[in-house]
Amino acid sequence: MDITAGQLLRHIDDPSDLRKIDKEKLYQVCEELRQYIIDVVSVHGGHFAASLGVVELSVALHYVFNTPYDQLVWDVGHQAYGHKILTGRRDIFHTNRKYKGISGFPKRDESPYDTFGVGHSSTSISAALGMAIASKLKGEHERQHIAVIGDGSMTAGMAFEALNHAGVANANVLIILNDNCMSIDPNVGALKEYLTDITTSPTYNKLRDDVWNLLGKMPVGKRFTRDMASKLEASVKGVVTRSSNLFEALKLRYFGPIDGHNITKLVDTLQDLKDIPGPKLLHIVTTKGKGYALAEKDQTLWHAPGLFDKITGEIYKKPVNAPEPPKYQDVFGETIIELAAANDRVLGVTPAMPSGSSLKFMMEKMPDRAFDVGICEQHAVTLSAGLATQGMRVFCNIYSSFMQRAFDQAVHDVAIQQLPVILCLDRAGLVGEDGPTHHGAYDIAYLRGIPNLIISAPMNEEELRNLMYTAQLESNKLPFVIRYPRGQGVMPDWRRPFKAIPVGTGRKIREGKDIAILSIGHPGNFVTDAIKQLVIDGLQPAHYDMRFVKPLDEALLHEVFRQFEKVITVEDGTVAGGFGSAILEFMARHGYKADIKIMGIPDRIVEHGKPSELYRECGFDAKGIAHTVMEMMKNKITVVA
Ligand SMILES: Cc1ncc(C[n+]2csc(CCOP(=O)(O)OP(=O)(O)O)c2C)c(N)n1
Ligand SMILES: CC(=O)[C@@H](O)[C@H](O)COP(=O)(O)O
Ligand SMILES: [Mg+2]
Repeated sequence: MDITAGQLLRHIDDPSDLRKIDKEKLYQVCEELRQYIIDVVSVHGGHFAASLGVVELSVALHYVFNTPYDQLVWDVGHQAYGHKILTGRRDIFHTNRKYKGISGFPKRDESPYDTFGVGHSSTSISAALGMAIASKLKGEHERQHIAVIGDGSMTAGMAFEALNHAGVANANVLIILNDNCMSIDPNVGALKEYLTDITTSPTYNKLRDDVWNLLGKMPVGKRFTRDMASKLEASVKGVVTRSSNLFEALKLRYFGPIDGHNITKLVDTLQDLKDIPGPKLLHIVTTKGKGYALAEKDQTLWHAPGLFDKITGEIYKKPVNAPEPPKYQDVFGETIIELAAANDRVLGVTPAMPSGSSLKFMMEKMPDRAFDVGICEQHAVTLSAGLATQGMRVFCNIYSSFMQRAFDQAVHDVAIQQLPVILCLDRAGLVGEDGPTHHGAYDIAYLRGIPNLIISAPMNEEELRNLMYTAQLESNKLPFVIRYPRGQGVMPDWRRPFKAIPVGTGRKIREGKDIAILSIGHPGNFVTDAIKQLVIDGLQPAHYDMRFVKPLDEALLHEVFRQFEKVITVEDGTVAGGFGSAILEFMARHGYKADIKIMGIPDRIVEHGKPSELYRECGFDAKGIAHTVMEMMKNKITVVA
């Protein structure tokens, strides 16, 4: 379907075209940009509400600053659709997040306007500050560096670390705090309350507006005006904010809050700030989902709604004829409530993903026992460790790729002290359209080397439930990782009574004689499908669902390597140091020799696309596995491990 951009937008191939437009007409550019985002995302999918909220900001930034020479860094990047459309990607925007299409996030090799690759939050201030310091060292004193960061992303440790440095770095960096009071779910924490205080204080806002108006009327030189402005602002802030200004205390000049949907005000303010050197922060207030009423009303639902009818607002669901398997996240969300009902020491923790992890079910039912701690993966893990010291059985649910942030906490705070924290790593494996920043590719490899850690992966919903049950038993004294993928499992009828799974035991799913296939986690289902085809072709593969990467089921592995000369391992993690590598180490330790092929995510960056497209590309979908078996069966030469 052809989607046409509005009259002005269709001529903006680059920000230099935007800069030729009269300031008075920018509101029309904003309207057209907003409409274009709605038109394309409703048909092609992607993140939605966040980009609508920064339409005016995106236009103003490219209008005022000399991008790409001036460097603009978007935090997370899920809100950068307007930026992409204005910077030469309007006509390919329909390929957003599609296999071989453009990325859903800013990406350096996609455009010179994408100064820094993003996807994970709270990196923008550090990155922009790095650029600003480099410019200073190179003598590029007029060059501007802007980080756009949301209120949710500002809650992370990384953002605070960067603010702490920025305040004393004497570099030319402008931080724009886009405050919409939302993360994916409502934003949480004391910082959020502080920002609300500043934003809603009528006394402060009136005084600030008076100061700006007064300055506008003063017939004095620009620099003098700004000096006056900063002094007046500081005194206003000192008087009327409940506590002294947090950002000013960190030696950043604080401006705002201003209405982030008033394009004229934004342009004027940015123009002014451009001439003020050094580190500064502009606080803008916006509405997530701005301009699409339903999104403004339910901002969490419309964060990334899937395809929808832009007129009626109906979000399309795939038609179901029979009972569907649940999403793994929902099995987690419902199972933790059952466990918590039976064991009052069970608690839940999520760093800012209550909806994504489905911990929100427990937060609603048992608000004292389930916590959203904001985008703070490191804190989430150490908080869980602290709770565990007091005998609590904490399920800390973190997306696999975000868990990368908390590696040290897993080692230092959890494993060394043998605290039985339960780390549920959702979105393990290839997540699909979010792409390489979000693939949970590395968890097995980076966790496997940590002593004392149990690492498991369920092949289906029932195993997820039973692993969760096992992990919270008093008899378990060790930290316990349970990793599972994004999306649906395979068992519509999944609510079965709990059964403990002895730690370090796998199961033989199918007897066989020609070859053994060892799988870990959900890809075991791809193996099952592959075997259906292989049996038709006359082969008899054995299949083992290993369930644990650590400790390995050594008894089962001895059985395998005594019986089979050909072995395949399948995992949805990197082959570099993952489950297959653990099997190779086992072979080496015990002197086994076999033709072995390690299947999983290859040791390179896998881009975005539908999960099925990516599994196919990586070769471990059912077809790929069947093909590998056939190749190994006809090829007697040792296959590369
Ligand atoms: C390290 C990390 N944790 C969690 C996420 C998931 N995530 C993506 S956007 C988002 C909300 C960000 O809120 P904010 O910065 O205020 O942006 P908004 O969506 O409100 O525009 C979260 C939690 C992430 N991308 N990175
Ligand atoms: C930008 C970001 O990090 C999140 O919005 C992420 O895309 C959510 O992923 P899920 O859709 O898997 O919850
Ligand atoms: Mg926000």
